[in-house]
Amino acid sequence: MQTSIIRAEQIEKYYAQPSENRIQVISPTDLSIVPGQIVALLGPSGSGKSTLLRMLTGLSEPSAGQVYWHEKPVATADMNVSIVFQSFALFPWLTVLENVEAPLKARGMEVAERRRRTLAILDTVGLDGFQAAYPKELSGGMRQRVGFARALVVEPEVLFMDEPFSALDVLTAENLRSELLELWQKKTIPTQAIFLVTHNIEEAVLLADRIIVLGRNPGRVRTDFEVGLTHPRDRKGPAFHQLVDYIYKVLTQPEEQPPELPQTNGGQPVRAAIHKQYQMLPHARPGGVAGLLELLEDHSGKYDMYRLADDLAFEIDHLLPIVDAAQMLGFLTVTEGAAVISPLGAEYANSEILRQKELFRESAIEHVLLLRQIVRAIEAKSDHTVSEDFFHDMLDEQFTEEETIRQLETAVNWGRYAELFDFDASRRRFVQAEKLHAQAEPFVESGV
Ligand SMILES: Nc1ncnc2c1ncn2[C@@H]1O[C@H](COP(=O)(O)OP(=O)(O)OP(=O)(O)O)[C@@H](O)[C@H]1O
Repeated sequence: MQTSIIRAEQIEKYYAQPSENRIQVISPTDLSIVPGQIVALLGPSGSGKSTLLRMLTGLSEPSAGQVYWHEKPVATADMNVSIVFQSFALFPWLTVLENVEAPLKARGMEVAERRRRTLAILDTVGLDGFQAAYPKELSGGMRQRVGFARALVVEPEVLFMDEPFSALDVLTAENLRSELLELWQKKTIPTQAIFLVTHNIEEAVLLADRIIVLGRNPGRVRTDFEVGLTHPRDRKGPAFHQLVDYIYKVLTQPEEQPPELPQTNGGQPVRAAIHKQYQMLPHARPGGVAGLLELLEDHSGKYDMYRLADDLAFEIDHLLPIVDAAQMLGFLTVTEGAAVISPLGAEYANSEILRQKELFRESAIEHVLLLRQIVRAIEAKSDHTVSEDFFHDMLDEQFTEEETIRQLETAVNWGRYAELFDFDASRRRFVQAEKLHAQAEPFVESGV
């Protein structure tokens, strides 16, 4: 077995909440980074990709478990890693040269040597002639070159990248990707391994030797495999296509039951897998679901997910919630990487708006626990209103504060569309749809 540069053993991350509970962001995970590999980490938004990256780099301490650098616990090891960030994270008041030189200065390197190293790396990444420029004078692509130069100048053994290309336009990103790959393959840089966090499935399949896909709530490894394709990889080739398709499939599969309840550390029960009663509402608007179903109907009810994202020029993160929502409501299924409309979905796509709302309403009540609970609670109360806090506290048991707020927003969105209920924002209460309108009337009258 190959020796790891970085090895994570049962690392997990959880955050304390104001209540006694805590939120599990990463469930216990083993992971190794070995020499000679580009590893890509994919996963939906909020699945903990950045959290995992931060723990592997030693920037953030795991709540439990241990990260080893050449088999020494990171706390006692001298790690040689660097990170390229999506946001470039440059010092605006320093020139290109000073920005790139900064980490060497911080390491106390002597002036002549650090100048030599900086000029050499600026040359390597195509920044020759830009030494005296300030970041604000540069395009996004050039700024990210500075980001790469600054990360590479320390000759990291492992280069970490957190969505390094996603703030760039398509062509610039493509250009930088192939330049990086060339540096790596020709061993122009002494870096031993690259760890890339990305949202972009094609980017992962294009660059990586190994791909790890995280699921969320809590973040956990769904699949981890080696990419058997040789370079240069043909984006249009069937093998490439199959792999992209496979990853789409993993990402669109409904959440499976987590294997084990993590019962570790400090005696506190870890809540991650516990309250599975709330399925996470995908943050999609009903209009998006309607649009998707109509598009599917136009394509004889079936659309390859890979082509769908491509044809719509959608990022996976924008498409997935819509597909998830339609799936949750029973309007479509995802099989073999294709979205297939169900008879109910077809009826929806072919109906007038009122009937569409009716179908949405019936499905939502049947399949979405949170909406069903809100409706029941409103019905049960004599004034037919119920406080948002009530549901906030229940959701809070399972989701982070940020996610709880998003879940409630989505529930309001769906509930309003389906005319299941309305939301009185001034009182932060769910109300019967007609109730809010009824209350508005006396106000209008008194104003006359
Ligand atoms: N300090 C914190 N306290 C509580 N929750 C946190 C904290 N930091 C992160 N989280 C939660 O951890 C989860 C994972 O966040 P993370 O940024 O690692 O995900 P990600 O997969 O990188 O997301 P994205 O793709 O959107 O960048 C999110 O639900 C986030 O809200």
